Amino acid sequence: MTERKAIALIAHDQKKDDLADFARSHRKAMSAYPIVATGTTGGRILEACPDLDVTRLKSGPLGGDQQIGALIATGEVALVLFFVDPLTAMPHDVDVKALMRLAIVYDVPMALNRATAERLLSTLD
Ligand SMILES: O=C(CO)COP(=O)(O)O
Repeated sequence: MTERKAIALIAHDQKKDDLADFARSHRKAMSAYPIVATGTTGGRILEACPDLDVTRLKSGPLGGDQQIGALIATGEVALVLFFVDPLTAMPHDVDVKALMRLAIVYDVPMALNRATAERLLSTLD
């Protein structure tokens, strides 16, 4: 990872199309940052925007949310864009909550839907 802090991208399955579309629309702004993503989300982002610098971590249910939480704890994440599906129960809900908790603990900006992500991204220089 480069010295610049990363943008973390995560989407639940029902929201992956939306996040891929968001990344396509904002790829110029995001290309200035390293991107970390949970495994399947990262694959979708790379399909949509092959030129982005995406590091794919484990899939969310297999520890990817926790890996992003660890990167937050070590100060490597500038902001988190997490497109959450509020209508589907997740087996790894505790991991999702732990990630959100660490974003709060370390005061890292975190968008949980597209409207907030649009606004957060516009704050990047
Ligand atoms: O489950 C996730 C976030 O909680 C996302 O993980 P994937 O990107 O691997 O689907």
